[in-house]
Amino acid sequence: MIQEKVTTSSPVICQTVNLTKRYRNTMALNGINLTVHKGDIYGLIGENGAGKTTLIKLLAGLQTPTSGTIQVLGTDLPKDIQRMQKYIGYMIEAPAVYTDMTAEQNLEVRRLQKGLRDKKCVSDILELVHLTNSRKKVKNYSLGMKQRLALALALLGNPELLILDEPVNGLDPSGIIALREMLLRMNREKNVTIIISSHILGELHKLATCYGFLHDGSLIEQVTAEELDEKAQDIETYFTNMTGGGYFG
Ligand SMILES: Nc1ncnc2c1ncn2[C@@H]1O[C@H](COP(=O)(O)OP(=O)(O)OP(=O)(O)O)[C@@H](O)[C@H]1O
Repeated sequence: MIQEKVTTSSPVICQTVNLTKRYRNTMALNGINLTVHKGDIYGLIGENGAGKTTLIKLLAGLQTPTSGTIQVLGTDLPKDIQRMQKYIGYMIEAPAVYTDMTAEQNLEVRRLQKGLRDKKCVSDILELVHLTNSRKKVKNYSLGMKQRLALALALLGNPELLILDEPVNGLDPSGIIALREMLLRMNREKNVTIIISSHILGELHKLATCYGFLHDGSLIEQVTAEELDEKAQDIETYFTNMTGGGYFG
């Protein structure tokens, strides 16, 4: 199928060429040509098993492709991931945290691991995710608080690229709104580029500046939010039509 080009004038921050990932007998990703520009909020959409998590893990340098190339911030992944780690923040599945510690203590451990000198970055991030006054240990956190801590860990060190796999999973409506506002603020105030996967298309629609539609391991279309608005009244109908009902059918 034809992949439509997303056209913006910002520099390319993330690009894959013919990216393929096979797990034994499963072709999880097949020839992905993805382009993300600086400042984009790139919504990755796909049905269960479409390949979103696999793609996101590859973009975060956590897996090795079967074939094809990945360039993030001008370097090759996963080869240069050590050097790039401080520029990429990710939240994929449940992060490793010390449940007997507070959020602040967990962030302090991560700050030291990342070699970040400025101690104040911990309090700044806690403020950003509204966990400043929590003396609770993480094991006593609500799901929403755990999600905010996971996001705080991903944001530590002000990454240029933030990669989030289904971050609204399990959040209640107010948690979803808080997360959305936080991501928009990061994007607008710090020009952080965000790649975000979600099943909740209506939610993605409130955030994304462009979309990649994954279906059966292929990126079937990339489109800007404006282009999508011109083409369809709503993203759910558009995606459902494009995949022959594959998403909701
Ligand atoms: N470690 C693995 N070993 C074998 N197969 C895998 C592995 N991880 C993923 N797969 C398979 O690769 C395909 C893509 O999976 P992936 O988790 O990337 O999809 P997804 O779009 O994130 O799905 P979901 O929305 O359900 O999380 C699926 O067929 C899945 O079963």
